[in-house]
Amino acid sequence: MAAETMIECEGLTKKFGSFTAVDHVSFKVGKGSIFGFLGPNGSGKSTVIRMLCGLLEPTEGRALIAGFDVARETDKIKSMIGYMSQKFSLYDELTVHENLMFYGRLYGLRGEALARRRDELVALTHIEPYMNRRAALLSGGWRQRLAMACSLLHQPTVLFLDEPTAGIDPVARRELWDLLFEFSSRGMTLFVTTHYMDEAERCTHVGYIHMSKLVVCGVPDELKHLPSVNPPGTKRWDVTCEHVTAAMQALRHMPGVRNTTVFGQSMHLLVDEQMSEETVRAQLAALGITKVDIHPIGPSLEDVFVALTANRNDGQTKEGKA
Ligand SMILES: Nc1ncnc2c1ncn2[C@@H]1O[C@H](COP(=O)(O)OP(=O)(O)OP(=O)(O)O)[C@@H](O)[C@H]1O
Repeated sequence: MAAETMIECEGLTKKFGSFTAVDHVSFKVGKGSIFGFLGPNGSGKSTVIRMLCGLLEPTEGRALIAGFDVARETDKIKSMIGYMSQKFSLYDELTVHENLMFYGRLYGLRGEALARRRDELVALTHIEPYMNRRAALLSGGWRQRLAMACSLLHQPTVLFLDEPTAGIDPVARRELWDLLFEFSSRGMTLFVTTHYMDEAERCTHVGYIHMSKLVVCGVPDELKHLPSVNPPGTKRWDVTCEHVTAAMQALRHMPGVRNTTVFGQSMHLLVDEQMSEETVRAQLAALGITKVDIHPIGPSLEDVFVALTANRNDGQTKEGKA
């Protein structure tokens, strides 16, 4: 049975003057999902979140949380959602404990109820050892945990996190994600923006927005099997070699090479099925690159986003020409 829909957008649009920051975006997120929302800088992610949280009025379309219209039933959704923005306002001069108590009171908690909720969140986020530390002195990862705890004080069932792992180290990132999985296992619905593809791969559902428009939305594994991502008569290789950028420049215009994308020390090539590894090796050898490792791969989510964005742009170009 499909999960109950917790977040829904229908033709959600935001214009700032003549500029359209979010253009007819529609998607649904089920209860307990971890929905990863990706897109380049300025593509409209935060604007979507701010509309979903009732902080910004849509110009057109609508957004619903648990069936309530966020623009018209703001009071109903307030208690249901938590929002951790990119710059969540922790009070640097206050300790972890004082920040929790401050936010708890702000949400109307008092006495026993406040103490109980604080203890639950301390246990959930494992922040106990830092309770008396001033927020200013916390590392990035612990700061984000405190911000998460503060945004959960009123027991929301939907949590919006705008780049919660930006600027924190890989270990802290992984630990924060473990925490998000714990939240989701308790039935919480999470809506997370990120620029990290490895984080996207861990989400139950992902959406990709490019230039204000939603390019694709779905379950990562299903998206990787889309025919438009795996055109008939093609295969995908991971090619690892030295001077990968120069190598890519040399390969991208070779007949049979349809697409090239650099991934750190390697590149992903989408090539014609009949292309041989030897042709690639010969091309690279001509550049003096002889240590080359080639192996077949399936598409990553980044490949999916690259392919679908390119298809959309091609479509627009063709439409423009017609
Ligand atoms: N209040 C505003 N007034 C005018 N333009 C705005 C406003 N808020 C956002 N924008 C513009 O809308 C576009 C989308 O911004 P948004 O912050 O939603 O992008 P984003 O995808 O979250 O980017 P990032 O990944 O950098 O956080 C940007 O071009 C931004 O400059």
